[in-house]
Amino acid sequence: MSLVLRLSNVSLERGGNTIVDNVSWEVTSDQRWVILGPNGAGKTSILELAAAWEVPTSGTALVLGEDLATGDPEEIRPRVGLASSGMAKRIPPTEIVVDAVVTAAYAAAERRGEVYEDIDLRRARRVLTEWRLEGLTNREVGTLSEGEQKRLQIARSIMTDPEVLLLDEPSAGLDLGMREELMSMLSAFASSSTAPAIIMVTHHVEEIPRGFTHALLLANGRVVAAGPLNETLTSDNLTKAFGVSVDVVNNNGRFSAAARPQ
Ligand SMILES: Nc1ncnc2c1ncn2[C@@H]1O[C@H](COP(=O)(O)OP(=O)(O)OP(=O)(O)O)[C@@H](O)[C@H]1O
Repeated sequence: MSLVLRLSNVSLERGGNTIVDNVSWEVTSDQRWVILGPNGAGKTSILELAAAWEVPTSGTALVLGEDLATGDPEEIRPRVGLASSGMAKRIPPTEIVVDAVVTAAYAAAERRGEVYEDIDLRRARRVLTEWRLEGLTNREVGTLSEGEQKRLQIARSIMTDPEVLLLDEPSAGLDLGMREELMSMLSAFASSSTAPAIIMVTHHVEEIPRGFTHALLLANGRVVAAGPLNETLTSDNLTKAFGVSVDVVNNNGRFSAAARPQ
């Protein structure tokens, strides 16, 4: 087990606002974290720090042992897998599915006629099979359903065998069936001893797959609670984070939350 991320009193300011406020947090390679919090809490900003796309305004951030203030982000980023709608938008809709995965190995968003190594193409096909996209390898990305698009983003983000996988709202916009299919695949992946550390942002406790181990609750850029899932996802903590009185239920490792009756 090794240290993947260490934030020590990290703050991030943008446009005169403190959007991450004195956050201290550690993630090790065997942990699978969910980051929860209301809109604007700073979840994506923390993911951007972990992906070496941002540098703290103050405090110290170590990503895979590299200090973001002094390390070369170009060396850190290939070691981090990031699946987000922002990354998805960079891939042209006419890109072929297998190319959208293999280009990750070359830090590119689209294929421009390059010839790729067989070993990379084989890995891309293997990853596509793992994420149940093997029948779609020659389709254009723009023709995929929302659920298939989400799985493609994850397949692309693990193409490079990252040491940490960052998922920004992987279930957003999915119907119940698609969400549950993705949940079961993420569960299996998170439970594998060979998987990297995982940090997943979500708005909903219902979207936490089994196999996730820890939760970071944020509000207004600050940590409300952090630690093992069962200890952290309490009604009190969620009430504090979201500012509404909620009851949280744990159904054999899957959570649900609803407003407390007045
Ligand atoms: N470039 C910027 N300049 C000023 N404020 C910004 C900038 N980028 C983000 N913010 C603000 O920082 C806060 C945190 O944003 P962030 O996207 O990290 O939150 P979030 O928890 O991921 O939100 P959501 O759940 O809505 O996606 C928000 O209030 C946002 O408006």
